Amino acid sequence: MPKHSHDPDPLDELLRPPQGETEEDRVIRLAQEAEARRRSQAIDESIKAERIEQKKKSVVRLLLLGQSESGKSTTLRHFQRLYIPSAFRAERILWRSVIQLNVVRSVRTILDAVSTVRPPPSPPSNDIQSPAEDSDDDTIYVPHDIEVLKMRLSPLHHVEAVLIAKLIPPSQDDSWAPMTASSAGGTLVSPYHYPAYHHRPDQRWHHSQEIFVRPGATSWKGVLAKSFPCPTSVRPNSIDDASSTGVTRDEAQQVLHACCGDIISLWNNRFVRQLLTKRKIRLEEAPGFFLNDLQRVTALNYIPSDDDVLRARLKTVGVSEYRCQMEAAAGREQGTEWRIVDVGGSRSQRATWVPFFDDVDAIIFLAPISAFDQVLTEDRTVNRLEDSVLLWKAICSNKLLANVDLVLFLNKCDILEAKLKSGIRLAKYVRSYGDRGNDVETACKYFRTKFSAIHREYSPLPRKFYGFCTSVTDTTTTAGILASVRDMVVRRHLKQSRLL
Ligand SMILES: Nc1nc2c(ncn2[C@@H]2O[C@H](COP(=O)(O)OP(=O)(O)OP(=O)(O)O)[C@@H](O)[C@H]2O)c(=O)[nH]1
Ligand SMILES: [Mg+2]
Repeated sequence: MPKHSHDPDPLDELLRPPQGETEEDRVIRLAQEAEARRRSQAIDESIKAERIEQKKKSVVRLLLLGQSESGKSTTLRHFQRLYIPSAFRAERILWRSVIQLNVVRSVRTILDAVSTVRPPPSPPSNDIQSPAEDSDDDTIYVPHDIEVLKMRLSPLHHVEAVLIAKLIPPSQDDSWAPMTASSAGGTLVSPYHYPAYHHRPDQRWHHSQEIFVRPGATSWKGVLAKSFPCPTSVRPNSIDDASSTGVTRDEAQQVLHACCGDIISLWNNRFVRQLLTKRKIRLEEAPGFFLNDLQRVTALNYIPSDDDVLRARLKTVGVSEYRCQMEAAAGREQGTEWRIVDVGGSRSQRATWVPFFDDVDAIIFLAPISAFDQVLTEDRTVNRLEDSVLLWKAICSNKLLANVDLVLFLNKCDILEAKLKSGIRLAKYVRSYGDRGNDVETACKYFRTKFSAIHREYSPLPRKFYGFCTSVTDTTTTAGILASVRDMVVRRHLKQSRLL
């Protein structure tokens, strides 16, 4: 509706002195207005001072993006390991419960595969034990010794329940839920309530469920820290550690310790290995794989090493900002505050990223190039590499990020190398790869060129391409890469601050 000139201005009306104001009231009103002005100025000045202070303190904002399981949280842990080492070290013990859960889940994956094979006929027979590549499942039976191991490992059901109860703050038990592989778009289904688990009639383990943590007021670390007296400096795997630091021997660790021999027997069993190969389950390459380190990680005095913390798997849901005040060990950047934002990478989570695009200095985008032969858990019709490429295009072309430096980590090169060496042909999945060599160097070079071309083509404004081939679980190589990224980001940040 058009505004008429005789319409009263609502502001004028508000500011006009009240009708019939006495001289005394006027003096009081003017004094109150002066006081309000003074307060408003003081607030403005304090905001200005805070901004100057922030600039002096040098706050660097870094956003970690990429699909689920691309290595975002691992990169964050790497930053913490390098630049706030004492805090990282003090928290290592808290990761023990996550690693215990990872072990239990690996066992469950094996037993789930076994449960798809017919139980042994009675009387038990060990005759047919080889689920060879071309054999029909109807003609094979689970060997009796595996059935025995399955029974002996049943206490792990309880361990899993104990661990979930331990990791979920009592007030947030609905913040942990299973994700079904079939739920396209990553919809959460039937929240996983620990008490109900105990009374489930079938007591079966559901292989598609992945435990995740949603950042909140009461983090899983906070809850766990209450159960562990957290030492500030501990040496991993030392016999004295547990006794000298007062680390408690928890129930889950005791059960895992007792089951260690049986888990090793299960993992080393020929029938199991052949079954896993037949089902194309490559456990060694799956996240949170510790079955080759069982003696060590199930020891009663086990304290996770730096490598273990980097290899542990705990899915992220939601967005969380981690503040890292560089410690002395970080060298000349000491005092710089890094705000690193870690996000959940599954498809349903991606809408939550956008509010964090504002005011960011750099983005590390992780594309796990080893996933060329895998599909998304949340949508099994989508190839994981294809999803990474689409996501990279979307990030490169985003106008809000036009002035932000994008750093690309072509990640999980170690797994890529193992896959190619095992004979899996990249060209079978990526047709444009053609007849190039099926080795990790050629493959990395190829992917680097492809991602760089997308960056060039889709960026709204020209910007430099920073691309690294990484295995972020490898402490040695990643330390160097993160140091270069840090220098580059800090340099850009300083340049931009001077321009402000
Ligand atoms: N072998 C190997 N494992 C890796 C590498 N990067 C990450 N991982 C492992 O992959 C798993 C998934 O990594 P995360 O960092 O949790 O993945 P994320 O991107 O945070 O995943 P969401 O939280 O689901 O979005 C973890 O168990 C890591 O230890 C790598 O370069 N090589
Ligand atoms: Mg994560």
